[in-house]
Amino acid sequence: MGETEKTHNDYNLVTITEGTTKIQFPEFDKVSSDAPVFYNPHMELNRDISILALQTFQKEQNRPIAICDLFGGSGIRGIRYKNEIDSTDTISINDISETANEFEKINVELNNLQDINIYNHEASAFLRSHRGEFDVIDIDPFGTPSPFLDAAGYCARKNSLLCVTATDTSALCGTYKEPCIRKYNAKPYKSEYCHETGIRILTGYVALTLAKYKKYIEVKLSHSTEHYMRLYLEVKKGSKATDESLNNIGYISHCKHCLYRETNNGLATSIQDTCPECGEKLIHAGPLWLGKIQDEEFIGEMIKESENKKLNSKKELLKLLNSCHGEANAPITFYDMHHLCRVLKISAPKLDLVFDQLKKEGFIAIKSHYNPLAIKTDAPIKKIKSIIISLNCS
Ligand SMILES: C[S@@+](CC[C@H](N)C(=O)[O-])C[C@H]1O[C@@H](n2cnc3c(N)ncnc32)[C@H](O)[C@@H]1O
Ligand SMILES: [Zn+2]
Repeated sequence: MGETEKTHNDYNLVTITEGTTKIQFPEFDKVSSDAPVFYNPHMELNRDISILALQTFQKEQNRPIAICDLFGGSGIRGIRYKNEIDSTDTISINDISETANEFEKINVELNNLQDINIYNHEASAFLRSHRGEFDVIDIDPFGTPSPFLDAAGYCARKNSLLCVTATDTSALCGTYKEPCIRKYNAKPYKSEYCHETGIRILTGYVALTLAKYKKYIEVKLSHSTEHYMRLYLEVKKGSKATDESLNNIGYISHCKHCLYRETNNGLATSIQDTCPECGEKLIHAGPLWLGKIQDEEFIGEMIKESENKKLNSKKELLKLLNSCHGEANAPITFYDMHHLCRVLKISAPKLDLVFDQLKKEGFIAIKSHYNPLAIKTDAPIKKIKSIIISLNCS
């Protein structure tokens, strides 16, 4: 005889509150995909940001939005979306696990909600059988979203919002090259700005996947936080506009010796292999997205929207959103102050002084959410180094 199926009565239950929503799930020792139902408290910030992004998108669309929470787990996303976002239509929560489905139903009842449907399907199969039904598709899987993006590309409606989480950051950041090539068909490299490269590889892969279906993306918000990356993309339609949008695909080239870097647009473009500054070999990452990865106006609206919501992570969330807002028009990649100083073999001057001097000399100088020591600037590497050296001597 096989094992007897467990029901919720067989577990010690834990109840938590995020936003204004209560969620119950079986107690677990550590956050893991082996838990009977997955709940990760470290993702609360991610979910809080999602509430603001979806509400902002709903207000832009000015109609009730139908939402698909494709990997429901405890149901926390879909249930929070129904409970905490104004003007939602039906919410569809899907999960391949029946135990997850059981808790999703319990949690819908716990919050006295209507108009939420629970489904038990493989994610891509579910999307394909509900093509064009959703205004928002939220992809929050274990690890890589890559296997589900083709179905999302096929099924996403015109002017819909596609939200994508990736937790396989070691692949996207280039710690391991082969998994990135396998999953994202792109070559990464490890550098001080590899989290930005990772976001751009993921975005580029989504753009190329959607292009098959004459769909293209506009990035509303992207961030790399702790162990994951998250994208909010508006999906648009049209073959000509898709062709034009693919001009945003290209490569970043980097010199490890002197920290020179450059970008080249185009899928099959010719790229120099030698650093024009020092003559060492350049390494290349891509294909990846060289277009905008933050939308100033959208993020500005999200920041305003935060005043209307009860969110536990508000302080941290506002710090992150304000930083992303500031990065909207920043140059691609950044310099890490300590890394620069290690290459120069000098001690680091005060970061603010470097920012002041760059601005005084007419260059852009912007901080970044990726790293507290980041400098996003259009100043050439020689100029940045000479500023640091002169500040170090003064
Ligand atoms: C990372 S968890 C989801 C977490 C949830 N969105 C949250 O915010 O707490 C991933 C979920 O996807 C489910 N899952 C895994 N593979 C799947 C597949 N191919 N199709 C549908 N669901 C799947 C798992 O059972 C698990 O509950
Ligand atoms: Zn060089």
